[in-house]
Amino acid sequence: MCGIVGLMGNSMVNQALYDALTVLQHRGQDAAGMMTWDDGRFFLRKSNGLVRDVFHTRHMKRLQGNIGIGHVRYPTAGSSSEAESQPFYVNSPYGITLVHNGNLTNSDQLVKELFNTDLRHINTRSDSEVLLNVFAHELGKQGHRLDAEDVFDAVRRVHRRCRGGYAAVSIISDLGMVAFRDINGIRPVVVGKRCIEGGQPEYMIASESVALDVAGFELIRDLAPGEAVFINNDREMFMQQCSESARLRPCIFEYVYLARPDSIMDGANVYGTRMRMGQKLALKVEREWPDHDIDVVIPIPDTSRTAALELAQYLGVKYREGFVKNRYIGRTFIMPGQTQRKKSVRQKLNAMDVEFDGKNVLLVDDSIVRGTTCQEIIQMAREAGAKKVYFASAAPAVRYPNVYGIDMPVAMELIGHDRTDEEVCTLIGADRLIYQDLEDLKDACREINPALEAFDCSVFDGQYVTGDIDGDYLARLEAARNDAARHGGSVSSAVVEMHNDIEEVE
Ligand SMILES: O=P(O)(O)OC[C@H]1O[C@H](OP(=O)(O)OP(=O)(O)O)[C@H](O)[C@@H]1O
Ligand SMILES: NC(=O)CC[C@H](N)C(=O)O
Ligand SMILES: [Mg+2]
Repeated sequence: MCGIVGLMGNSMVNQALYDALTVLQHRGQDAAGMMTWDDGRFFLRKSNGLVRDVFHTRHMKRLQGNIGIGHVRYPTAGSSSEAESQPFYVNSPYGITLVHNGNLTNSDQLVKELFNTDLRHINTRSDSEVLLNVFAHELGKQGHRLDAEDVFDAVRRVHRRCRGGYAAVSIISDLGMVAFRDINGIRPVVVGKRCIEGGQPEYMIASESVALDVAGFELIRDLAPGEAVFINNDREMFMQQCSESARLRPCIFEYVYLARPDSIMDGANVYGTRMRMGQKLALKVEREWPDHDIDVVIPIPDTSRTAALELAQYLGVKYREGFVKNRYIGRTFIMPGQTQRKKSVRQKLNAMDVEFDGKNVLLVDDSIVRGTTCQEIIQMAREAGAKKVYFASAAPAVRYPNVYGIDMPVAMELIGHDRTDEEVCTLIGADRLIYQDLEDLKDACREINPALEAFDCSVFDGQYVTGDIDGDYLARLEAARNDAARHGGSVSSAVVEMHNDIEEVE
């Protein structure tokens, strides 16, 4: 779940892209990058780190042009190396740059095809470089003087070749900007427009609508699954469905945790869906535990707050912010490596004894994935004097790996995998554990937008909507991406800057 953005403006886009990336920072904390296009040339800056650390004034000054794309990365393929941060670039045909959110599930096969048949070379282990090369190759088949139809034809063939989850934005040199979304619409992408008097319309494409909000763009709509949008350099916009097999199966975990609450995703405001999750969880507590003895409901900041507040209100129990969050620590779950994740829970959250001492507390989180957070938090609640510590999760038990762009590739690292709820409860040290039911989670989203008929719920039910995931695939993924395999090797620091010979500014 990286964050992607593309902007076609009337003036320099570097600052607006920077602002959009900071708003999308919650989708990726490992690396950030930006590529702009001006007068026949691309300008690139990408590196590991948060947006504020990657772009300094000297980089911003070099990122010239009225067209650009940006990325915040949370790696789900390859390594965390700077060389695999995005945007990626290929020089043929025309010069194309691309940012990608998601994960291809047939990347290995495509690498072989690209080399043996398309005569293209992939130099990293990033699936995003693969996606760019497939797109470039298909675009190259269209010949000279491309128009919107040619771009859509190329995207049509990308959909035929690529499997998995992908939302991508790309600039084609001298032609314009294109964005496309996988045929299940697993990963999100929205299109927005801004009209300034006397100027051409400006367009922004982004993972989440909050990025449009901060820049004053009006949401046009989400791209439909399989659909592509193309905006030429005269700022004419074209949209076309590029697949006959498209159907909407968005990742339900976006609503649970990944997205910001103030985003509207596939027609459902995320905040509303999280409120509904809290309501439904309250009904489950009442149903299964009518004589509960909960004194106070306490959220685990940040993401669970919305659901926890509603749950408390529906139960008629006090809601108290018993944990204070250190605002300078990022999201724990998307940090690479279990040691770092574990350490940060204590650095990030501190319990206030007054809310725990002598009380039966119900701690609420949006989800339990590896169990890192809840194990620490329950212990902290006890240390703060809680009598009983109950735990509720606004999502069902996460039992299966994700293969579409969330970094949970290894079943054994998931605390809910192959364990009953009682076993998880004992392992995390809670006095009682309540998980949301999957149907209730789906309903929580559908009540906000009834058009959301089906979802990718693979982490909860093990059903992979692309239909190409089997035991062998998961075993290979596990071997390549388990914590030990990923953090054993050294991360090379490569030179990734593009040669931009304009005046260097200090
Ligand atoms: O069971 P785990 O493996 O610990 O994962 C689940 C936890 O991770 C996330 O929090 P995170 O700190 O990433 O972000 P937040 O501040 O948005 O809640 C999520 O909200 C849960 O609290
Ligand atoms: N989280 C994502 O969307 C990751 C995109 C891509 N698979 C990468 O690893 O860079
Ligand atoms: Mg959390």
